[in-house]
Order: sequence, then C-alpha cells, then structure tokens
Amino acid sequence: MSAARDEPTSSAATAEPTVAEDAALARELADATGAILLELRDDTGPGRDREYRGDAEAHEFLVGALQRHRPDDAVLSEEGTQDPAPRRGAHRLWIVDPLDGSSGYGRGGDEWGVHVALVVDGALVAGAVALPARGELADSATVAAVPDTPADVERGISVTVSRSRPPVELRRLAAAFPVRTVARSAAGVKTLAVVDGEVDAYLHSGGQYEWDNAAPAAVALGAGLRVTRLDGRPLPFGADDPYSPDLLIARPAVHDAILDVLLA
Ligand SMILES: Nc1ncnc2c1ncn2[C@@H]1O[C@H](COP(=O)(O)O)[C@@H](OP(=O)(O)O)[C@H]1O
Ligand SMILES: [Mg+2]
Repeated sequence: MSAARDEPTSSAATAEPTVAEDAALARELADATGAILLELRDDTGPGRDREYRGDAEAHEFLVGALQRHRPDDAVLSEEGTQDPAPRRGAHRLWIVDPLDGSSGYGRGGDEWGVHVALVVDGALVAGAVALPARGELADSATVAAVPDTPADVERGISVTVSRSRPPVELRRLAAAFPVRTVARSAAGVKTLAVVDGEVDAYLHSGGQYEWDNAAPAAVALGAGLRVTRLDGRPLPFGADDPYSPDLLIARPAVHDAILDVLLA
C-alpha cells in the first residue's frame, strides 16, 4: 500500500484524498450499505425477492454515494455495467460488491457482507468489509496486525473455504499435513476469519471476480497477511476482464507452507 499519498499537499489543484481518508470513506459506506441491508432483511421474508432487492438496493445506494463523495472516480460494481470502456485507464477505480453472499442473505443467515475497495493506478490502496449480521466492520487502515506466528504443520492448519464450491487443492494439502476445513459463505466472512485469527488461511479456486476479493484483500494486506493467486503472484486489479480465478490469504509463515505444497 502506498504511503506517499499520505503526504500533506498545499496545492488545491493537486489535492487528492489521502489513503486514510479513502479507507475511512470505504468503511463509512460499507457500514451504511450494511445498515440498509439489515433494514431490508427485517422488512422482507426469506427468499429470492429479498436476495434480488438486496443486490439492487445496496448497489444503488453504494454507487450513488461514491458518485457524490468521489465524483471524478470510476466504479466497478458487481451489479453495475460490465462494459470495461468507462473504467479503462481510470486513475482511481472503486471496486465494490454491494452484497457478497447474496443467496445467504436471501435465506436469512449471517454469512454475507459489503465490500468497498479503491485501486489507484492499478494498485490496491484501501478497502473495507462489513459483515452487518455478524456485527463486524474492518478497514485496511485501522485493522490490527495479525502476528506472523510460525506454521505448526505437524499439528495441522485450519483452512476456510467456500461452502458451495470447496477448492480441489484441499486434497493435496491434506496429503501433506492435517487440515481442518471450515466451510463458510462469502469472501469477506472467510477473510475476516483469518484476520481475526479464527483460522489460518482462506483458500479459493475455480472462479471469483475482482469485486469478490478486492476489499477482502485490502483488509488482509492491511493486517499484514499475504494475499496471492495460487501460483504465488499478486492479485491484479482493474483489468478489463474482472475474472479472478483463485486466491490464498494467510499470514506469511502459513502462506509459505501452503504454497510449498501447491507449487511442488
Ligand atoms: N466458481 C466460481 N465462479 C464465480 N464466482 C464464484 C465462484 N466461487 C465463488 N464465487 C463468488 O465468490 C463469492 C464468494 O463465494 P463463496 O461464498 O462460495 O465463497 C460469491 O459472490 P456473490 O455472493 O457476490 O455472488 C460467489 O458468487
Ligand atoms: Mg460477491
């Protein structure tokens, strides 16, 4: 994450929000979108109608608020246009998932969230994840650091994975050391389980999009976790095609232990 943009500037012409200001805005808007979703949940019965209304109303509020607060910035939202032309080459691009885990939201569980992230010149600089039904809210600037304690592979590693689409790589990991699998819905729920120290790693493969993982990645990086693709490369953000097939989020010692197995 860039520190240089935190430097104060005296020139109004070049003034741009600081990283801390952008992270605070991400947090404020994730929280406010979450409040709208909680109210809608309480006003509607479980089912597809709640899910579709949640997606649509969260998108409308969140994208409208970003346009008011940051009128010069581009926005990529899961529920918005997928045409890359309006955001191609944008200096500042917000990547948002107004409702991640929407089917769980429709059913009435607590595994869903709101993602708000900012990419500047292709680099992920700020983000926030709200898990309103779980009372959790985290942003990249204020999240506490996760201690990089050693990976005790002999005792085993806990890995959180998609409830509906667990990664095939689990089998290779389980052949190398004991693995405790924790199935959860929603990328933000799984990421905050690593940030909170409840599990050692979040592993996903088989498909995802930048709106699913940009804000979780920003919060994880802010907490000192390592975030990469399963081949060890950093996750790219702001591409024309927002498809983002796989990821691994873990503290560095655990990340090394897992990639040692996956890349062997
Ligand atoms: N194989 C896949 N292809 C496309 N998207 C996927 C996917 N696996 C997970 N996702 C998306 O990643 C998010 C988290 O998924 P999961 O809960 O399974 O971990 C969900 O976003 P949405 O709920 O916003 O659609 C889901 O649609
Ligand atoms: Mg999503």
